[in-house]
Amino acid sequence: MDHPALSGLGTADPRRLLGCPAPAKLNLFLHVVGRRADGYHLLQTAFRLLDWGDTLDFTLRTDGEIRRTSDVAGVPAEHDLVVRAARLLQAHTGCRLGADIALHKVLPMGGGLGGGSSDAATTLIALNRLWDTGLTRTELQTLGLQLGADVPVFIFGCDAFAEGVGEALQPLELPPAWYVILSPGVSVPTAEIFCAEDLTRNTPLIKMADFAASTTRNDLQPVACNRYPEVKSAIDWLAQFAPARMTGSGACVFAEVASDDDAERIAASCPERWAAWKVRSASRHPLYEWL
Ligand SMILES: C[C@@](CO)(OP(=O)(O)O)[C@H](O)COP(=O)(O)OP(=O)(O)OC[C@H]1O[C@@H](n2ccc(N)nc2=O)[C@H](O)[C@@H]1O
Ligand SMILES: Nc1ncnc2c1ncn2[C@@H]1O[C@H](COP(=O)(O)OP(=O)(O)O)[C@@H](O)[C@H]1O
Repeated sequence: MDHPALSGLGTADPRRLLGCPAPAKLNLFLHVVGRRADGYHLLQTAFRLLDWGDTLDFTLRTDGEIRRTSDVAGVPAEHDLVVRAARLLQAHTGCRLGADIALHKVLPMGGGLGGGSSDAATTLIALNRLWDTGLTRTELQTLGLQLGADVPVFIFGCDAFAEGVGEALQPLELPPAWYVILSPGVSVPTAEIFCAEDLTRNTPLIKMADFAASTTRNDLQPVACNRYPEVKSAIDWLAQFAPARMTGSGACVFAEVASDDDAERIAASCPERWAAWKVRSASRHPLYEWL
């Protein structure tokens, strides 16, 4: 556990868990392979965890209240996946304890980086520990799925090949890598992309062993590019340097690059109207050992 945000963790005060990381993910590819009767789409995707994300602080309350103590622009506390995750764990376990939760948002929202889902997963993992509710990894993954299709992978805790709606997970061994990630400054609603008439929904199934960047794609990308031209411009710009692709339902786009220096140089030359980051992979979730 070498994540810098973990330095304050596990220290003396049993009523507080400070600096709990909620890492981002990339979808290295995303194929839509079908649709369920309830409208949710069946996918095949590769989740890659990143060494970059939000952090959360949890302080125990004995009155059962769940309070978010920080402001998050555009997300009222009652809608926040963090608050919803805490209430879900309370309801599921009958726990009478509560928590003050401070969320320090770093990840762009609606970026396809899974920030809200990761915040929810970290909340489930941390409160399961703070409240001593004793749920297993598998039980927390099942609970997390009620909050969103992307929540289980962060509880699973390592890079994964995913099927179903993203909840059927197998560990994926990937070499360490550097990425440049661009945010084209638009927020793409996931539901809008999945509802689009022009979405390809019948990509043939692949085997996990056959996964390679060159033979896969992101089926959501053409739909997002048609509706949000800035996404296409960002992909075209990044593709000068390395094969570039959208993550999840967008709007962020990424490219794997050869080194820290390449990532630094490319990110630094990004047009001013967009944001760019150089990010390293993280094969394990920093809280993996907590379950
Ligand atoms: C596309 C992906 C790829 O990892 O990531 P993001 O781009 O959101 O990060 C996920 O499948 C998103 O997961 P998540 O963001 O948790 O989505 P949810 O809240 O469960 O669903 C939002 C909406 O998207 C649609 N949806 C989502 C997932 C799925 N497999 N099929 C769907 O049709 C549904 O209309 C749903 O109401
Ligand atoms: N803690 C949270 N962090 C980010 N977004 C949240 C959170 N709670 C609820 N949301 C809502 O979820 C939406 C999707 O957020 P996010 O997970 O960042 O994007 P994506 O699903 O594209 O990866 C946001 O636009 C926001 O309305």
